[in-house]
Amino acid sequence: MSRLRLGVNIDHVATIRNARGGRHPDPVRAAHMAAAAGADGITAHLREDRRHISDRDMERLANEITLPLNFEMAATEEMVAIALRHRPHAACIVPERREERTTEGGLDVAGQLSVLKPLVGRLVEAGIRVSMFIEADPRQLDAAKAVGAPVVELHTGAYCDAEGADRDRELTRIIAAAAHAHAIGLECHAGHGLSFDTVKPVAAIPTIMELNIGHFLVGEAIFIGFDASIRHMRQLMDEARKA
Ligand SMILES: CC(=O)[C@@H](O)[C@H](O)COP(=O)(O)O
Ligand SMILES: NCC(=O)COP(=O)(O)O
Repeated sequence: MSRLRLGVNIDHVATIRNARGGRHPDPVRAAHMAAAAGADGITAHLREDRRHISDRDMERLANEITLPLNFEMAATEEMVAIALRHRPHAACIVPERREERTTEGGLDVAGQLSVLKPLVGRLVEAGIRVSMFIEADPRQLDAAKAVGAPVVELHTGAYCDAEGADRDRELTRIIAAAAHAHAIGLECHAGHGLSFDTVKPVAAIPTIMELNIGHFLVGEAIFIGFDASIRHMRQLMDEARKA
């Protein structure tokens, strides 16, 4: 089975920094530490409201890190211009609402094909690997294919937030969606809310190629350190893949 990549999202290192408006902790330093701990990529979400990652953070990440950079962005002209300026390895198109505490759901690609198709085309033409951050829904998968995105990232928040039979139901949806993505020629990733307790069933899905994980890793770093947090997540992912 292919190696499952770990993208470490460093948004919430910036959240802690922004709490005092200073320069510590530095998200770019965290990215370098993640690389040393075995991360396969760095993910950062430049939100419209800049609540965590700043424009300067994104510029430094694009220029200073050696790992592939996955730039999470809303489908806006502002973010397309920034992506085209920095030319990250990848861009993940995510929904944004100012009043949301976190990314609450997947992007409604099916409902905005005519807007997203040219936007995706511009990023793909610039050599950026575009993914669509969507719910585990075949309709959204087909729409991602229709707009020309080669990759989808399945939102795992509902799975992580659920318990018991509800969590099992959400996992079944993710498994089916990952199979459908593969069947229609999309590379499948997953992320949002994943933790030590929830990662293994998702990591065990053979057609998922990459997990993007951040909030839990940064939070757990308070207790065991960032390096140990990432290495343990990597170990759990590898165990799941070998099972
Ligand atoms: C798109 C996604 O799931 C993550 O990047 C998430 O957006 C983390 O950032 P927030 O906690 O600001 O939503
Ligand atoms: N796209 C998901 C991501 O980058 C990390 O989400 P989270 O682990 O911070 O919830």
